[in-house]
Amino acid sequence: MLALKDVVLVKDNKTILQIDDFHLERGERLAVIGPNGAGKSTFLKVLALLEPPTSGEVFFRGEKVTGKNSLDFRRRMAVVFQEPLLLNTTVFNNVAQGMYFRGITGAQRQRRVDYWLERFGITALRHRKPLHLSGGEAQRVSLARAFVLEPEVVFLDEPFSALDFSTRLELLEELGALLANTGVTTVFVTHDFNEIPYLTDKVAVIDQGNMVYKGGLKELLAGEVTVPAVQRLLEPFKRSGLIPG
Ligand SMILES: Nc1ncnc2c1ncn2[C@@H]1O[C@H](COP(=O)(O)OP(=O)(O)OP(=O)(O)O)[C@@H](O)[C@H]1O
Repeated sequence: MLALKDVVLVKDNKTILQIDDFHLERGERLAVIGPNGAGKSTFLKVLALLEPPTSGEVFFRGEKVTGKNSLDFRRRMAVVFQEPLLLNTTVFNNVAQGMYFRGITGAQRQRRVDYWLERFGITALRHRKPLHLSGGEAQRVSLARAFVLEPEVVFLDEPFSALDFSTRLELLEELGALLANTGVTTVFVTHDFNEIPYLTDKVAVIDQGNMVYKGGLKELLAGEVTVPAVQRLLEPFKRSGLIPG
């Protein structure tokens, strides 16, 4: 579905991402974890075609991404960020927003928005403005806004880290069921190992701009990965008893 080949991203004369070879299969759900500043968000932005690399190539469904086709491809993806970034208009309009750009109008638009409002349990909020939403409600709107586009790939950049524990858990459970159900290809950036099993059993670790592991979560938590950067990342979780080990 997506691939990176010899991708390098340089900012302020510093290499912040260097990925030689990466493949994301259709229907794959991959969590991405790593320390602060490791390059997780940058990796997500490059994959979501929001940020072109300084050098190297990005492929979408086997086709090389160029200046010409990137907007087309980008419209087949959706991104949910930690901050919901809602417009100062109703919940309905916020969810409907992306469809204007994709030329989906009239009854079809109405039907799709109604469906996703219902699916995320926010139908009753359809006339509300973002200012009058809780953090969890706002993130539900943000998720509905992404899924209403029926994207081929969904990118989630720490979507729940600003939410309280029970709201986070509730959304993780709902989203996990939804992703399993739709089979949509997903990239999920998180700081917390404990969030991963709700959405997937596959994980990539990014450290200092490099992908140092991509594989099973189970193997990683079982201590089978001997890469020092992975061990460093796991250590505080294990020490505090947040993961077994
Ligand atoms: N526009 C920019 N200009 C210069 N450096 C940048 C820019 N954006 C990001 N960086 C640097 O790139 C590195 C990777 O940042 P990135 O936000 O991708 O990390 P991250 O793993 O998502 O971090 P966090 O977990 O804290 O959100 C950091 O050192 C950051 O300071």
